Amino acid sequence: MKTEGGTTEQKRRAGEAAAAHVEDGMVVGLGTGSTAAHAIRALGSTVDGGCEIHGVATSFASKMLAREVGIPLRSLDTVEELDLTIDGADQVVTETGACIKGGGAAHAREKIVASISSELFIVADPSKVTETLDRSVPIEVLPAARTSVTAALTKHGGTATLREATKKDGPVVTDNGNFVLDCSFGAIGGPRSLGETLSSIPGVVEHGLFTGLATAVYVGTAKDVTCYEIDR
Ligand SMILES: O=C(CO)[C@H](O)[C@H](O)COP(=O)(O)O
Repeated sequence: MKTEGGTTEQKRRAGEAAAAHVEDGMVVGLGTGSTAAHAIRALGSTVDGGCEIHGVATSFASKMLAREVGIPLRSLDTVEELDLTIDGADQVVTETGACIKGGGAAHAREKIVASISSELFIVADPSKVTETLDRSVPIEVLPAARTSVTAALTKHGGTATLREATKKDGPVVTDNGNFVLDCSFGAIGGPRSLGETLSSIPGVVEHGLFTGLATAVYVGTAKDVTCYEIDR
């Protein structure tokens, strides 16, 4: 599992601090990635201790981990709303909670789950924190639209690259059967308006700019955790 940037300890502290807010009876969105995995493991311990929760996985990877640690699951296609989602980010602005997600190509389901959750806790290590989002934005596209979307992104000032798989020849294929374009725009001054532009391109399934969704950001350090509450 990807661990680039922060240390395991920083990620574990963030994940566990967020998971500590889960209460009996909650339906919880289970994010994807190495930091969210710490929260999923902590929730498994909570279930072991008698807490009755249900999880909704955002990817095949988080579903497998949730099963391994004994969290009862509900399928995303059966839920209307969730109490809380805990998920990681590739980059996050702690003041606003705006973030770039999709390093694990799971951002389409992650955004659906986040959008129907009363609370979204982003868990991160300090290497993810920034004042301005400037990483490449993952954009899930229908395979047939990869060329037309790439051209549209160029018109909007982006430089898009088709994400290649590392242990398979050819492109990464998402859990939804689509491709991912990683698109660099340089420093992103207005993530909300860029997100609206990306959503308007035919063939785009979902992009990794998350704005107006996070209610708190947990940043783990070697010794403790800082929680930034967001007024969304
Ligand atoms: O958005 C994601 C997956 O699509 C992940 O949450 C994001 O890539 C962060 O992962 P990690 O905690 O392993 O750094």
